[in-house]
Amino acid sequence: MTVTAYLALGSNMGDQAEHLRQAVRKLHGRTGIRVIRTSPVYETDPVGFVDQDAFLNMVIAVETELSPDELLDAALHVEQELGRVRTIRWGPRTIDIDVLLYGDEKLEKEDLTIPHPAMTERAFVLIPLRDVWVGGALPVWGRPVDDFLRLLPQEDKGVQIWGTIDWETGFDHSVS
Ligand SMILES: Nc1ncnc2c1ncn2[C@@H]1O[C@H](COP(=O)(O)OP(=O)(O)OP(=O)(O)O)[C@@H](O)[C@H]1O
Ligand SMILES: Nc1nc2c(c(=O)[nH]1)N=C(CO)CN2
Repeated sequence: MTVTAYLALGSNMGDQAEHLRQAVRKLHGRTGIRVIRTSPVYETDPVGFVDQDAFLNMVIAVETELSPDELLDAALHVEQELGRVRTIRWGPRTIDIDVLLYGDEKLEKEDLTIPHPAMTERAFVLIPLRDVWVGGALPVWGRPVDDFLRLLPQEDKGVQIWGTIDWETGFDHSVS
């Protein structure tokens, strides 16, 4: 069975665009995962632990034959490969990969919650998700992405387009 899943990527250390590009390439290279759409890259103010550098964030859509657990494992594996060291919660990271949505499934386990519980509160996720999301209402909530964006106190404040990364050829296109 093939399922469409959505992954959020974020980086705020080192060569952030390169980390995003490598992450997309590595995800696409894993058995049972194909990247089908990528959002533009956004430069975003840090949320949570604010005393850190700005992030680059993006969302990708993948087709996968993997189970949700296997998809999470693949994401964690790619994080490891890119040298992510877990230190401060919500703190700086070379790369963070969250599983936002997996088809229309709802899952609540100790190590995996789908949809990602914080996704509807984060403009740095919702704005790039809107770029790659096809269809109207989000599964589980049954409401479109814009509904959640409108509920955010500052909507898209602190989320600016950075450019696009061409993960297949390796050329980045920064607009700034
Ligand atoms: N939907 C999900 N996607 C990714 N990780 C998840 C998900 N649900 C639960 N987890 C768990 O969260 C852990 C990742 O924690 P991590 O340190 O990346 O959190 P964070 O990125 O700092 O915070 P946040 O989850 O709020 O983005 C993973 O090891 C995984 O077991
Ligand atoms: N702008 C931004 N802020 C964050 C991010 C992120 O990806 N982008 N990730 C966090 C931990 O998941 C905490 N804060």
